[in-house]
Amino acid sequence: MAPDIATAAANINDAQAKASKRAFVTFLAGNGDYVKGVVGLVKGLRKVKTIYPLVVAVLPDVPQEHRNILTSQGCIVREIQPVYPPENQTQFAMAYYVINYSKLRIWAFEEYDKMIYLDGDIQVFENIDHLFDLPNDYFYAVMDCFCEATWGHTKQYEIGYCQQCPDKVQWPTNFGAKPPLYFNAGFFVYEPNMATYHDLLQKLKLTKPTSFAEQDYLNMYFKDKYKPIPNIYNLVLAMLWRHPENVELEKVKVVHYCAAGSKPWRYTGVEENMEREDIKMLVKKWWDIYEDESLDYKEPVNANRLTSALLEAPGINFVPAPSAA
Ligand SMILES: O=c1ccn([C@@H]2O[C@H](COP(=O)(O)OP(=O)(O)O[C@H]3O[C@H](CO)[C@H](O)[C@H](O)[C@H]3O)[C@@H](O)[C@H]2O)c(=O)[nH]1
Ligand SMILES: O[C@H]1[C@H](O)[C@@H](O)[C@H](O)[C@@H](O)[C@H]1O
Repeated sequence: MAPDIATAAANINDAQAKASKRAFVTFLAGNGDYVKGVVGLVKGLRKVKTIYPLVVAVLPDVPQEHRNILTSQGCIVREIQPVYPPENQTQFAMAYYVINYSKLRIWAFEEYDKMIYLDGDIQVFENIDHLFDLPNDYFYAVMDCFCEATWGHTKQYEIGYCQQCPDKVQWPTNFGAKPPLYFNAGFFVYEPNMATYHDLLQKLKLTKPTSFAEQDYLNMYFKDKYKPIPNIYNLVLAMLWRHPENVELEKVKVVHYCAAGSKPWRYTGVEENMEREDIKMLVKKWWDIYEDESLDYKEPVNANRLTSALLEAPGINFVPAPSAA
């Protein structure tokens, strides 16, 4: 039997209430050019017609001018305070990544039930709203690759072991237990929650910082909740030359420009692998979105404002509607 109008209206209200508690979220630090990445990202999300907003968690050092650019592009700007590992331990983490511990603040955005975090150097080429419907209580992310020189400090890199091809080089038994699955923290689906937030910050105080900063920490913290999702949701570019057999480029929905030299707004093509045709194509696709003015944010037309603008417009005479009585 067809639902009556009241049931249909209630369903719409439920769906709207649920949608209002979901959002994408990214992170922005400093006064450099990462703001371009975030502008590209919000335009990309608009192009794929997401129904969810993009929240930008900004550190205090993001200048007002950059915040204005983001607001004018339809982003919700939220200031967060930096998170540092304990002072005497900062030296152990890769200096460049230390600031990324601040990402932990996004667990405090509890006005949202569910969020998808994306780095500012990510682009979304197809709608991924369905990921918000994944079952709760897990941490969803894409498995990383250990083959680039940034992994040079690890045992994995030393012996050529990568979880993307675990049978190629076996994990030696004398190295102890095989490392658990490891995700790239540039993209993940999670549920903000104050209890988790406080626990994350509390345990961080007792945890020695490591090279990949919050990425290593989140991997440890969510070890038992982690569920890998296909790499079409976060294509780490090095996969193209390290594990081409695991990549179906035409199916990829989300690209992460994290390989050295691949950030589109800094791209020169001179670094290793950057001359590849697939890289050039993906960099161009990013620029096409960034430069597309039709994707700039347009304020939704407010019905009241529209009516008063029309009433005030010269030469328009409204005839009062006749009373029904
Ligand atoms: O000056 C900066 C540096 C970083 N960021 C933000 O922090 C994110 C992560 O930084 P990178 O893109 O430089 O990092 P990578 O992609 O190379 O690093 C990977 O490892 C990092 C370890 O800290 C993080 O986990 C990151 O999410 C993961 O993709 C950026 O996308 C951006 O959103 C800024 O806003 N300004
Ligand atoms: O998780 C890491 C990180 O994103 C690095 O920045 C990148 O260089 C590596 O390739 C990746 O494995």
